[in-house]
Amino acid sequence: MNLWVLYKKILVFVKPYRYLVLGTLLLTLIGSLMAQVNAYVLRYTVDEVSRLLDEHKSLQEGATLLLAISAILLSKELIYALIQFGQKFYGTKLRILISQDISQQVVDKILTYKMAFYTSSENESGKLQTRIDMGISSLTRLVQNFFIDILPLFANSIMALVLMFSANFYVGMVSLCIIPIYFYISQLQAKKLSGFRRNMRSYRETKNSGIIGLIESITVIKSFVREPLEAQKHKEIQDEMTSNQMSTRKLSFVFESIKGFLEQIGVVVIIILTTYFVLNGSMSIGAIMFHIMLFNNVSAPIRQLHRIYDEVNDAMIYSESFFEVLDAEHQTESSGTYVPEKIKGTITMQHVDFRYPDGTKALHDVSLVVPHGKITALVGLSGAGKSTIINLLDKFYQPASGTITLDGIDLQEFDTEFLRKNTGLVLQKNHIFKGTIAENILYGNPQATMEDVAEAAKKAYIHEQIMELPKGYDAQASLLSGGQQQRIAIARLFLKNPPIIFLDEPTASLDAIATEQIKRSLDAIKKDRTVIIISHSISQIIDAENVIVLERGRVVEQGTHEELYHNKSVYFDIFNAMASSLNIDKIAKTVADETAEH
Ligand SMILES: Nc1ncnc2c1ncn2[C@@H]1O[C@H](COP(=O)(O)OP(=O)(O)OP(=O)(O)O)[C@@H](O)[C@H]1O
Repeated sequence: MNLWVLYKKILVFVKPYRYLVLGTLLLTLIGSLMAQVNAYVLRYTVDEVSRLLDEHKSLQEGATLLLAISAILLSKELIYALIQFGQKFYGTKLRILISQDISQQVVDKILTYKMAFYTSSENESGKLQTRIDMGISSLTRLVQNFFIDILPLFANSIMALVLMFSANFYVGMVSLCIIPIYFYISQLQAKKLSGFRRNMRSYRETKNSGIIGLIESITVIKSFVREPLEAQKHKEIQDEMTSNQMSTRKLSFVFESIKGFLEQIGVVVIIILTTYFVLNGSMSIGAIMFHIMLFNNVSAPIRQLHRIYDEVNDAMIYSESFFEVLDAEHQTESSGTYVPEKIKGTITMQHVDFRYPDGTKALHDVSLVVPHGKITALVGLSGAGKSTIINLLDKFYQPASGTITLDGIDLQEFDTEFLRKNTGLVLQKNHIFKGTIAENILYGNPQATMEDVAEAAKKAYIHEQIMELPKGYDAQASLLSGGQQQRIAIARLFLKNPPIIFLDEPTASLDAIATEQIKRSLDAIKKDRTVIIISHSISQIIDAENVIVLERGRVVEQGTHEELYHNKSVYFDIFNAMASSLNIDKIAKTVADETAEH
């Protein structure tokens, strides 16, 4: 991304605040005029003092002069402080508002993106967060740089240069000649240092994530007695970081010295030149101070140039991947317009092929029928494509070929929002949001009343347990056990009350007691709805009225449990494996012995 493109992109965010920008610029202009006052006052003071000395005037007259000058300088400082306050305040306000707008816009935007955007490798595990964070911080830093730091400094610089030229052409020329040399050195400094700075950042990230990893893995580290190894890993990063830091500092000091030396050369040349003009009578002695102060006003901002170069470079690098996220129009989810009055819930798939964006072929020529108002179980070994089918039915992804219909209408024609409002999804590990139990259940229908929430919780068999908590529905949901959280998710679904429900291994991560409790809430929610359940639990599969068996992305069998079992094919093998893993003989024997004893 080049500077012009970046400028145009930032301008879109700055435009709503153009009056704020204009106000800040005006204050900047006044501030830069005020900054030159000292040079004038000092020249006047030196000239007046030397006149008083030449004319052998009394101390009394000198005191009057001193008083007048002090009054001017103090009033100027007061006004200058007010202007600086205004300029910093409005500049910062601008930065904060723009940062807020950028953050909001990117969140609004990514929420409209397809599932593929979130699961793509370049956005995985925190990478997306880093891209967004880095983009926002470098862009807002650029706005801050421009309106708070750079602009006033450069306004001062240009103003001082103009005054120098108006005082004397040759003096102005000396200052002007120094500027390109400064530019060149600053650019060199920024170039040399940018690599170091980037390395520093990555070292810092590695160090931080290393410590987080250490805390997370402490049990394993201790049980394997790997503390020395972990300490050594950390030391290696630390050593690299230290040497990088030292090189950065060394290089900075070298450049700072070169720039300081160059500035002093400028000062010396100006003193010599001005003294020459003073001696030949074309300037007053006060001009020496005047010119040195103005020269200082010209060179001070330019001393900051390398930082500005660096930050602009950073902004160009980070904003590139940031704008890739913000402008990824092709990632926006598509939606049809079809909104039926009522959904019955018959689903069909015909010759559906599907490949994940990373190329994994997950479904091959899948054809199936899910009858409405019934429970359909998807059965298959791990990786068979069961969850993928649910992903397609929720329109999280689109099939590569073939058609999926709901009540005879192509799923693509459905309004996506409407479709999702009419389907419910319970996953193996349900998401519990930060907040209270009531808030978590209300997520299913924010308009619902507390009575509705309690009713839903009752249906999910969790109401009584909630009431036993000291804070009841106002307790933090994250404090609940896994089984209780799962029932909160089911209560959320009751509140949403969709006609179609997908259950993706809803009890897989739970213990036997929790599974039994959840089975009751699931049995309640399954009534009179189209339900697709993925489960490795024999009891849940047996309950289904329709079973679809998948193997490596293909449908291999479809029918009732009894039909498929008698087929003695894939389902027969899976079912027998599940049954034998339960050790049914021994369970039956234990139960029989217990019954005989009584
Ligand atoms: N987001 C994804 N990106 C790429 N490949 C994926 C993705 N999700 C699943 N897959 C792949 O698609 C295939 C089918 O996966 P799927 O999750 O549908 O299987 P499953 O039958 O639900 O398995 P399990 O019982 O283990 O959950 C697998 O090969 C899997 O690795």
